[in-house]
Amino acid sequence: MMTKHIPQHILYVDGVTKSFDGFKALNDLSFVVKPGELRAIIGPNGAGKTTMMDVITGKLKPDVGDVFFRDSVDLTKHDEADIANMGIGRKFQKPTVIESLTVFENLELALAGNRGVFKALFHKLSGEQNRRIDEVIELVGLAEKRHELGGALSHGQKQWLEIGMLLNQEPDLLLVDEPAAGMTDHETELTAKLLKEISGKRSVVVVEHDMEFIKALDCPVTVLHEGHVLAEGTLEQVQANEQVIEVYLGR
Ligand SMILES: Nc1ncnc2c1ncn2[C@@H]1O[C@H](COP(=O)(O)OP(=O)(O)OP(=O)(O)O)[C@@H](O)[C@H]1O
Repeated sequence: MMTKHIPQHILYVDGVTKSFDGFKALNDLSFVVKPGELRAIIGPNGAGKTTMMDVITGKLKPDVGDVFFRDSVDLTKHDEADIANMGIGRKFQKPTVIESLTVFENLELALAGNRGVFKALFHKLSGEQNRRIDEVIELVGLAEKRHELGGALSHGQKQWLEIGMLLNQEPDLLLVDEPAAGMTDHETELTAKLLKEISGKRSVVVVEHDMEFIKALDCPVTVLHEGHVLAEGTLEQVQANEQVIEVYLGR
């Protein structure tokens, strides 16, 4: 059996700058994510978090700097579709679950990738594909909802289904944008548990504002400010950092 080469870094961002009309949304941004790592990215409004995700996923090209995936793939040379196919999944804040399809059908569709809705729903799944969907349904805690329509799910359940849809594509790196926004405390807690569970086999980078949620993730935190890494460490360490306090509380 062929063993998959384990890279040193899943993501390697080095000296990335991205300007909009002379304003540097990213300013010499550097950070790395290791295989299996769970990482939280925080930062005040306008710190560059969305721009950073856009650069990683190929939506934007950096003006300067390197972005490598699995050590050797230069992401700045690829477009969004290529990058998604290579194994970088991005979960946007707003869920895009199809409300008129069941939980199972949504996952079936995601498994089909770009084969098209019609083909996906009328194509008979192989035993292997069925097993994969069952595994994902179980993992995201929707086993009892498998035949319910997407539209009947709570906000939190929709977010979990969407994470499941991304997992179907077996990404090596999952980027998750503010998953806890709009969730109840209980849903927030379950989401932290889910993200902890799915990292390890893959790397997960979470952009979030909710400190309770970050605390529950219990993982290394990177603080962005003005397009640059201001601090990195445990949540306790960055919360005790003078510069971080200044940026969050003003002087
Ligand atoms: N397409 C664009 N054109 C001009 N300015 C932009 C563009 N995209 C982002 N910016 C600016 O770049 C800065 C960083 O924006 P970005 O959205 O990356 O921050 P953020 O950390 O995601 O903020 P938030 O927490 O509010 O989502 C902001 O000042 C924003 O106004």
